[in-house]
Amino acid sequence: MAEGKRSGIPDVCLPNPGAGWTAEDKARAAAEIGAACRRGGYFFLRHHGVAADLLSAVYEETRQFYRLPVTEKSKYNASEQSQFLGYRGLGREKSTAHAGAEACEQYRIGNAEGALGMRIAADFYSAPFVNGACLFRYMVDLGDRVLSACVDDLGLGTAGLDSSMNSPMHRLGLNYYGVGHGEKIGNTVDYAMSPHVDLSIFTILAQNEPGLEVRGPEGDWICVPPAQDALFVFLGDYLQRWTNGLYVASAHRVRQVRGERLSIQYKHRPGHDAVVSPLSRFVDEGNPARYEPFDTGRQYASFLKSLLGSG
Ligand SMILES: O=C(O)CCC(=O)C(=O)O
Ligand SMILES: [Fe+2]
Repeated sequence: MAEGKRSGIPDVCLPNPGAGWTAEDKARAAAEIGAACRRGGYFFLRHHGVAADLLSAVYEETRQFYRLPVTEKSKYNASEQSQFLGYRGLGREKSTAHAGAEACEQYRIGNAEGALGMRIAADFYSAPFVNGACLFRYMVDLGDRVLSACVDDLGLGTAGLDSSMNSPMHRLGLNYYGVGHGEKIGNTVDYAMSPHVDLSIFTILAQNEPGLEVRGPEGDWICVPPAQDALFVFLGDYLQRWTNGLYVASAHRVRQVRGERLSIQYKHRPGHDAVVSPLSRFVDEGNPARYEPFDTGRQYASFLKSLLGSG
């Protein structure tokens, strides 16, 4: 595993796309990913197989969407009925760290549990993001490969975490950070998105400008540089919970921006019915369960409702 030259962030190469995964390749990637997941919970992923052209097209589509008048964007407003797919306007999402809101506009596409309220199809919310929907499918595939590497590293066997992955609620987020967004909504903090841990298995992120920071193993904030040919992967709450803290969730935040910034974040998530708690192989008398079970369907939805209202 190489270390990113500027930042000390681990660099993991997947076997070359198209070449297939030999058992040896898979074991090497699993060991490198596992080492990064135990240390800070983040790494750059190279040879990920997601075309640079597709990422560029998604950035462009995202730019176009956020240029629309608010009346247009609001047609896709996220709500409890949309399972929080869709648009979150500036100031809509409350901060978990201060009395204000997150200083960005956001959009989510992804899977729904059955039909949405008002019988709207989940596809309605993907309509402004044709390339985004295509990227989503590639990310699901990539996410499955990364999770399979984690399962191998953890020695969870062939069934792995499959029982938690029925009808998975994966999400693709498209965020827009504008200059002065924080002041516009009355924030006085020097970050645009508050420090938090994602409610996901892991998140795979691309950014067109710097801004993302992760908390390093020594507790310092580390700037994550945008990378041309790598995606940035960081662990969410669920792998930390399943492994009883052997893998560490990565706290992260976004600095105030000096220019327009876009981020694309794909969150690999379990099925709606999954309840995530420490797996028995990571718990014993000397190492009791450190985390309560978390219902990734209902508890997650009520957490989102507390941040976004019901819509
Ligand atoms: O925009 C970013 O870089 C990070 C966004 C984020 O942390 C999130 O949406 O959970
Ligand atoms: Fe996040």
